[in-house]
Amino acid sequence: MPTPSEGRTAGRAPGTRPQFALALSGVVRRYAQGQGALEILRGADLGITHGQSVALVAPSGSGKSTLLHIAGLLEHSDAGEVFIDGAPTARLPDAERTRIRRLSIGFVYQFHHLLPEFTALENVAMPQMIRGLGKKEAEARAKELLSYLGLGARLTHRPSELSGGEQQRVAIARALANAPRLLLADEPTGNLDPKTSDHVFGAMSELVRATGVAALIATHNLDLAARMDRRVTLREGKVVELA
Ligand SMILES: Nc1ncnc2c1ncn2[C@@H]1O[C@H](COP(=O)(O)OP(=O)(O)OP(=O)(O)O)[C@@H](O)[C@H]1O
Repeated sequence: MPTPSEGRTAGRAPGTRPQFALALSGVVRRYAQGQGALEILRGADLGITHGQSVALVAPSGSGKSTLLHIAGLLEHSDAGEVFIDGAPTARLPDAERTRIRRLSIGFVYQFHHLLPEFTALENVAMPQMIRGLGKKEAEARAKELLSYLGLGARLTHRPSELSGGEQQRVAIARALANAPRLLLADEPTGNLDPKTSDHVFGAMSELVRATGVAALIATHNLDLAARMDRRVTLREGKVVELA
């Protein structure tokens, strides 16, 4: 389990890499419920090393999305710390959290959220251009990622001209376009039929391995989870390792 001291950048020898791409330490999250509070996360700890893929398999309502939102700096925890690449983030100003999120974290959701007016290539190139990369370079990387995911012949298709599985593969390419250190995916294949889901998950796993990104992927599918390096669940608000 990571401890705050393991995640801290201070005291790290110059040039050494922190052990964890993502570390959660004592994360608490509660929601108001009537007069009281519903405590969803009750001191969750989790460490994911660079290049490691972890499946989060837990019942509906147990807090998977909440955990992913906190890990992705989209939401604040009520207590505890989130270390991205060794750096604590809880007390950073919002602008800095946004910067880290843009630079270091890629997201894939159950529904792809692609821009409908743009082609597959443009959807993947855009986040890179927003980061300041030239159009030519951004499109070259987009083409490489999409080709790796078997979409080399679909570059100029708009989302409505792609199948559900293809749309989701474009979303995966987009999430990895800026070469993040961490990929967070919330039921990335939950909206697909079993065969397509299997195919898309396989393609995503291969790309995760090829890029060396650390990945935390929430899924209900145990067969898909078995392909990850580790499996964890949420029990009474804490992260518990599965066999
Ligand atoms: N903004 C909120 N306000 C109040 N309660 C919330 C809020 N967000 C989530 N919850 C509650 O927290 C619990 C965990 O929600 P979360 O979406 O993290 O679960 P989940 O494990 O991702 O579920 P599923 O697999 O169904 O998507 C749920 O009981 C939910 O009702």
